[in-house]
Amino acid sequence: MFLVMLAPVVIIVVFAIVASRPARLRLRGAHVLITGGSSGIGLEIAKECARQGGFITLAARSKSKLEEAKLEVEPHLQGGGERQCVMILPLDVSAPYDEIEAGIRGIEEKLGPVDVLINSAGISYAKAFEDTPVEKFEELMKVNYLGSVNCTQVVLPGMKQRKKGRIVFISSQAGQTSVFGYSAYSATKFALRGLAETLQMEVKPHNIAVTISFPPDTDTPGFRAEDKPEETNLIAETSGLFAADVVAKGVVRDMVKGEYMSIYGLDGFMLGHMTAGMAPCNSTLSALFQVLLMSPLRIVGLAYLKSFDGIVLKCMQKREKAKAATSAKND
Ligand SMILES: NC(=O)C1=CN([C@@H]2O[C@H](COP(=O)(O)OP(=O)(O)OC[C@H]3O[C@@H](n4cnc5c(N)ncnc54)[C@H](OP(=O)(O)O)[C@@H]3O)[C@@H](O)[C@H]2O)C=CC1
Ligand SMILES: CCCCCCCCCCCCCCCC(=O)[C@@H](N)CO
Repeated sequence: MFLVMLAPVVIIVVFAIVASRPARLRLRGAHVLITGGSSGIGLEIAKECARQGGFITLAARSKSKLEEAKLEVEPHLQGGGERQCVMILPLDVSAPYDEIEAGIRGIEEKLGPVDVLINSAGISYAKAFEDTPVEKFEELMKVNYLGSVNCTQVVLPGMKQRKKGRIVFISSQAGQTSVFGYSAYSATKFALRGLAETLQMEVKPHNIAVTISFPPDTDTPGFRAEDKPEETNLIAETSGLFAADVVAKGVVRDMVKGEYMSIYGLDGFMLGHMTAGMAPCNSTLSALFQVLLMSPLRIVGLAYLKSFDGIVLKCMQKREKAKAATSAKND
């Protein structure tokens, strides 16, 4: 009994020694490049970084959307030095590497080297596996995963040289647990997790931190345009719908601190701690929660899974009934 009570104390002491984070990053004067910066989470991240004194580059495909976004971000600039401004970079993150490199180098010539890269450009697709065209698997991987790889390849060597930087990947709760409809999408978000885990270990001695963000459903133009199966909606509703600025503020807060995992809300907290696996942990408190809560949270998780199976079954029965009714009407 005594040992059980002592365990948390030992854990805190050990992790207070082991948990290591780089020094906080000062956003004032830092060049922040945000892919997917013209909409949703990326756009809100841009505003938050502008408020904290960063120089902003918004990258996305549509130039007109970028120009509108620039006007939205500009009022948030703090006037941190006369150079603080918002630049736009029309760029498809799924283009050949040379194009991406040329685009980013061009913007670095104007605003200086990229200190913070936020990989937020992403597309979603939700349909049952057999209703997902094979091309979708490739398209999503190219944009969500390889797009992040490519942009990171361009800026990382410079960050290493300067011994300063942050790389952020916007994954998803669908990158922690996959649910009905997300066969193509989830794989890209899990892939980001594999990439982030490797990268953080490689760059840590260079005073660079990697942050991976796991947002739940977030109210953005992209989210509103999604056409999802009923199952996907009902299951994802479990962890609620978050406002984009709330998620964005969380991302920026964790990135500045050099926190590896960025999570939001109670379900985000539970999911993050339960699925930590061998992910790094650089906060003493999170380490303590993981050690103490992982197995009780597994029980909660199993109960959720049971209810998700119930949702899938109900939706299937409902669909079959509707089908039977229409064919009876046609007969
Ligand atoms: N909203 C949500 O519920 C959640 C979203 N996420 C993730 O967060 C990220 C942002 O999502 P959200 O804010 O909803 O996105 P939106 O759909 O609102 O915006 C997507 C942004 O990415 C850009 N983009 C899309 N494709 C490319 C491309 N090939 N190259 C460059 N830019 C591109 C878009 O501009 P343009 O089209 O002009 O290129 C736009 O700026 C995504 O990675 C998404 O998967 C994660 C969890 C939940
Ligand atoms: C103890 C454990 C508790 C777990 C409860 C969690 C329930 C999981 C729900 C999965 C949600 C998937 C959201 C995807 C959002 C997204 O990426 C799309 N909107 C893309 O646009």
